[in-house]
Amino acid sequence: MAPSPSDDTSIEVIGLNTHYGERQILHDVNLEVRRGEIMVIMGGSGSGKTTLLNHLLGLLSPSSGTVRVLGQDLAALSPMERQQLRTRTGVAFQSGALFSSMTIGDNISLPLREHTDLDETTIGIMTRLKLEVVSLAGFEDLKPAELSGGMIKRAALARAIVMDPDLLFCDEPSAGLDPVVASSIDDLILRLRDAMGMSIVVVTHDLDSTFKIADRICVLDRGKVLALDTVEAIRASSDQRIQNLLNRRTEEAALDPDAYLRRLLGDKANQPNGTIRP
Ligand SMILES: Nc1ncnc2c1ncn2[C@@H]1O[C@H](COP(=O)(O)OP(=O)(O)OP(=O)(O)O)[C@@H](O)[C@H]1O
Repeated sequence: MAPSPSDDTSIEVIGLNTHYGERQILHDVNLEVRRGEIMVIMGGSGSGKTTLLNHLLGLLSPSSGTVRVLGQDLAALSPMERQQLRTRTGVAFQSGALFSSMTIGDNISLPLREHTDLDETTIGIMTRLKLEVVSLAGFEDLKPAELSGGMIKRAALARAIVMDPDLLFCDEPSAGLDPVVASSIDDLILRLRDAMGMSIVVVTHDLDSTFKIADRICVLDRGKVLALDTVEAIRASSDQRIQNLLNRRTEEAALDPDAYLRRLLGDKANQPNGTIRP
């Protein structure tokens, strides 16, 4: 039987170092994610957020150090144990990573079909329940191409939680969304944590989102953990590098409003009619 997570800890990263070729990317990263908390990993472009996330997902092996997820050392897992651990974690990828040829309902029920022996009626009920949780009830027969960016993110979240995971990873959940839709995704993440009690790790560039949802923030800078603390403590930090990161938004807006708008709206800013669907 898989060991249960050590009392209050969902993730433990100890002395993690990693390289791409000769180049060291993460330097002695230490991180603990407590049960039921929302940990936001933030940092500038190229600071190592995705690399750290890939380690937490077991997609990369450390040069040295330990990554424990739900009490299990990822480096020591057999393929079978790795598979079992996957069923206890959910991942909502930045792009949604939904299969375009499948309906939203089939996309969401995929993990249940792959990892359980549940009958079709039960799978249907569980899928519809999760669609309701993310406010997509009634959309199960549509294909991903028929959904807006915000709805794709919701569907990706529904698929990530369909197995009721203990731990949820969200990669840039609000990227490419307008501020109102991004805020509704934040609300959804908060609701998921409150209703389902899962631990959630969010990787994001979005400062508004970070301050809204985080219990604690891990600030990465050039592959090092610059700070790991509560929202209040990070905001009040006297470290110039943290303040630079927090003030980046206003500096960018002042320097180049068009580029800032494009970054906020992603590709939608380039749509010919300029419309943004919710
Ligand atoms: N497959 C790779 N091979 C070599 N170098 C890589 C690879 N992936 C990332 N890097 C480098 O590692 C560093 C950290 O990249 P990473 O993608 O983790 O940063 P990030 O904080 O997620 O950036 P962004 O916010 O721009 O996505 C960067 O300097 C990047 O160029």
